[in-house]
Amino acid sequence: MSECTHDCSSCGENCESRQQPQSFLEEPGANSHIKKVIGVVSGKGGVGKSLVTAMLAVTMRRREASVGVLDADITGPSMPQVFGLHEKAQGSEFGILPVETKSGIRVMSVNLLLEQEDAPVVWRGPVIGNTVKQFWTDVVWQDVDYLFVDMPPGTGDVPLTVFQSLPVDGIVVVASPQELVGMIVAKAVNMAKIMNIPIVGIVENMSYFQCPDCGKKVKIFGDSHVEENAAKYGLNVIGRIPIDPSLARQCDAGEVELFEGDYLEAAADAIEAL
Ligand SMILES: Nc1ncnc2c1ncn2[C@@H]1O[C@H](COP(=O)(O)OP(=O)(O)OP(=O)(O)O)[C@@H](O)[C@H]1O
Repeated sequence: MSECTHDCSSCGENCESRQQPQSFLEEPGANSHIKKVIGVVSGKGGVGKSLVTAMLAVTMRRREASVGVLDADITGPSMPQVFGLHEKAQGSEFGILPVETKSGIRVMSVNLLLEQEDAPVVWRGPVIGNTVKQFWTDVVWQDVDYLFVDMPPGTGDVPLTVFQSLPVDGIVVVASPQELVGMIVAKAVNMAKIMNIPIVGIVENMSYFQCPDCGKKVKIFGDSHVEENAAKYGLNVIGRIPIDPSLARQCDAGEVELFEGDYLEAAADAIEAL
């Protein structure tokens, strides 16, 4: 064995002084106190991940918890829109202050910092990754029970940065019925497993449509066999949300806090049990 340089990254020896693999975890700001971090992920875009993030935040807030939402979907931020936030986030000597929704949910999103809401974010990957990290380190998340992180869809650079840099306690997987039968959601689930992040469960969105006249439930995308498919990954189904025009309307109007329905109560129980 050659003389020890104490650089374990370039040495294959399994000696006593071998150090633990380097941790990439970032520290939150001195004034931040966050009890649980919950990532919300999906295999692909447009399955309702942002809607579910917002509805989970509202459900926990209705249970009197103190809730924050970190919008890590930097190039497609939708949190300010669904909560109807149009003001800009302000800075303080302690860091950037999140913007509060009507019910007191604290939100940070790139759209709360841009001069113009419709300005595109034309940034390279590393800048986007650093922005997400700064939303963790430089934002004042004071006494937050649950911080929900709305991830960009898929298994790219930003989800990787979030999983490595934030102490994520659990992830919620959002999938549409078509997606559940395919491979895309499996990739998101397997990524979390590789990163050793516990999966709280799957929320199936757009499960069915309920006829407003006769009440019949129609499975527009066919039967997803959600339980069987979730069981394949060893996961629980913790919510099912129908296609509901009033949900879409409330999101467009920035009034997600007014949604009705108890679709996410089981998901909220599972999050509380973490
Ligand atoms: N269950 C539902 N009923 C009615 N409309 C829905 C439902 N789920 C999502 N939508 C609508 O579908 C659109 C896409 O939803 P959302 O933005 O939440 O998807 P997403 O997965 O976050 O997409 P992306 O990651 O690409 O931003 C929104 O306009 C939303 O209001």
